[in-house]
Amino acid sequence: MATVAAEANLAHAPGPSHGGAPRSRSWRRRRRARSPTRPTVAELRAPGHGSGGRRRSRNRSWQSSELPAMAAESKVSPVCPAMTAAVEADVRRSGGGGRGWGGRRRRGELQPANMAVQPSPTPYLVKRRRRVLEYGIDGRCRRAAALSQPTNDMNPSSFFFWPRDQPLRVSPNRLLLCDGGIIAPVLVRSIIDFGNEHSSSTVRKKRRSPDMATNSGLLPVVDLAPFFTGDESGMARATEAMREACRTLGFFRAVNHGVPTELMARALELSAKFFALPDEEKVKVRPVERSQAPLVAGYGLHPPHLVDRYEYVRTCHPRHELNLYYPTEPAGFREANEECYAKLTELGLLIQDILNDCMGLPPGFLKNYNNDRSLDVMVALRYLPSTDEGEIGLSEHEDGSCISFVFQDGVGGLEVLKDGQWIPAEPVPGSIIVNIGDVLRVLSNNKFKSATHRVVRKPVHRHSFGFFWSVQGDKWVEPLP
Ligand SMILES: O=C(O)CCC(=O)C(=O)O
Ligand SMILES: [Fe+2]
Repeated sequence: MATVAAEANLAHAPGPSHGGAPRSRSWRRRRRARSPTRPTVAELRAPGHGSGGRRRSRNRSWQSSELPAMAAESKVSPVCPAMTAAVEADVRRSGGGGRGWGGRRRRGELQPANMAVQPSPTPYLVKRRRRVLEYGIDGRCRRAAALSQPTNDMNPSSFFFWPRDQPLRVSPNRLLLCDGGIIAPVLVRSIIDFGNEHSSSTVRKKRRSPDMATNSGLLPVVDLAPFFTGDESGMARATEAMREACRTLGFFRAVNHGVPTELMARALELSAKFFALPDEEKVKVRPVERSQAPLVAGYGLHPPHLVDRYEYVRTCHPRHELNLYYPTEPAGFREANEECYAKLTELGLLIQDILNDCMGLPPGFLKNYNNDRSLDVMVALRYLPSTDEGEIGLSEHEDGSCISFVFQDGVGGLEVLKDGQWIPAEPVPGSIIVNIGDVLRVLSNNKFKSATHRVVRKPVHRHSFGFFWSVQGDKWVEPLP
């Protein structure tokens, strides 16, 4: 998803299933009930895992009926024919009861809500940069908005789009995002302190303070080996470590994650070879000028009006028709990319399932909800060396994804903002950095952080891969636990 998205230090109110504070009895009961039935990685990958089945039937106290009555009273407010059609189709499919939420959502009523209409520049592109995200939002919902650049100039992981000729409509508790050209209604309801963020000027001042100390602390490490060996107590420890990392920082380093170190090294090496090609070769794999396709695999460069300095090759799902533009050189680049994509998808499934437990959701809930993998995106990135003119590779931002994954070469430069200080996410060979994106931040009711991060350039080129596990389609994104 757009390169990256995170939320800056929103006030965090620990809840029963997330807080470091004493957990409720129900939280502990649920944990005890779920742990013995955690699926193995092989089970997780099997089609159909998730809904119903063994785990759910053994944990009757965890039916989705326990979830809050999410959006029960909400109404979808169509803003354009495409959205109306999408919503109506969904309502037809679901017999008016919605889908994926145990029939709790009533989506049958299609009527315009009393929404503020903001004129907005065209074309619209939802960006995750703070200044953009604040555009057109009515004071409670800062995190999504539309704006402003031709799609060819988009940040590699930005992929929420808004129709060019539609005004942005927002209401106090509802955001509308466009995902890959399909409008997705995003309901943001009762997020704790969502509208009480520090004023943006305060945040900016704090972040740009010249005497800001650099924190040398390392990212929390989560060892995923137990999920491959079936070690129950190891799985419980890793789940707890992940939950704590998501709650406090929104970033962690995954080790023993199942993506072969050799594959990551090969992909990085081949991408370095690709980026070292002459520009005239690289642009051949760029989408055609002025293409309106929201997501087309291929080469691109940082938007010229930004201080950012990077180039990228975007890969969509290997079987997806959006992979129209693919580098043929260097040999093996495509294969390495596709292998990485597949392995990262497996890792995404695993981590999503662990996060499902971390959030105290019914087994398989997130997998059922987020069951369309067609718009996950992988981006090979090369950051230019720093110069006297600047050292920002990728400006501070938060990921709009559900979950993001990064592996990198040994150069370094990725930094995570915590309490006003930038924490370097140092390269550690073989590890993968995982961070929570905006979607999970909302689903967790702000209990998980979608941290602000950036890439600072170094004197040499830096290479990395980002994989953005997204939510596709007209999914409602709203607080769950
Ligand atoms: O290249 C990196 O290390 C991070 C990239 C990133 O944050 C993004 O693409 O969203
Ligand atoms: Fe990012």
